[in-house]
Amino acid sequence: MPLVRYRKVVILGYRSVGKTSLAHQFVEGKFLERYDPTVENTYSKIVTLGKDEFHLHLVDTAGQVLVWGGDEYSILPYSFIIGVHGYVLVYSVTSLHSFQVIESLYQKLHEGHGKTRLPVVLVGNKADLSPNREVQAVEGKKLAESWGATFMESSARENQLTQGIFTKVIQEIARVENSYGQERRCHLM
Ligand SMILES: Nc1nc2c(ncn2[C@@H]2O[C@H](COP(=O)(O)OP(=O)(O)OP(=O)(O)O)[C@@H](O)[C@H]2O)c(=O)[nH]1
Repeated sequence: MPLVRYRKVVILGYRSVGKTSLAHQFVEGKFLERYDPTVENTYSKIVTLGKDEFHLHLVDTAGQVLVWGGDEYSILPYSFIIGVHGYVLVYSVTSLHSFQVIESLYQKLHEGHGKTRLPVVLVGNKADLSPNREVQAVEGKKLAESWGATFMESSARENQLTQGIFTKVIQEIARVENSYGQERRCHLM
């Protein structure tokens, strides 16, 4: 029997950027038209990648949590840091503000993890609303590159694109873990 590896991934981003819609599309295969602000939801799915099986535990957070206390994104609960293997950071291509929030959020996560390299997939969602764009793809790509992370644009309406995000984050976790292994081997030599 193949070993099933557990991976906990937290989805973060500003209000209404499509975090729940992406998680729902990924797990249920359906798009959610209605906006219902999230408190916090978790989803589980077994993902098979080649010969490996992963138990992906997704935490869909409330965008609202990033504006508590009037001081935007100043508070990051420990549960967003401890025991988390990777992150899907989501902004909407139709909201420059949501992109700015992501930049600041990443810094908080980076600090929370002692400035180690983080497995992150940066997602510019709502790409189907391109005529209302406030963030160009090249800006998202540049930001992700500055973190050594992966960048994707997506639409929660599109199942294939959405599957790609969560597959990618599992691959990113492996990539970062392997890079640490290599760094350690280098230090020993
Ligand atoms: N056109 C379009 N609409 C989307 C997309 N993703 C989400 N939406 C819509 O945007 C609204 C907000 O989506 P949610 O998934 O609830 O957003 P959220 O980030 O979870 O919001 P919070 O719970 O406030 O954190 C809903 O009406 C969705 O139908 C997308 O890719 N394209």
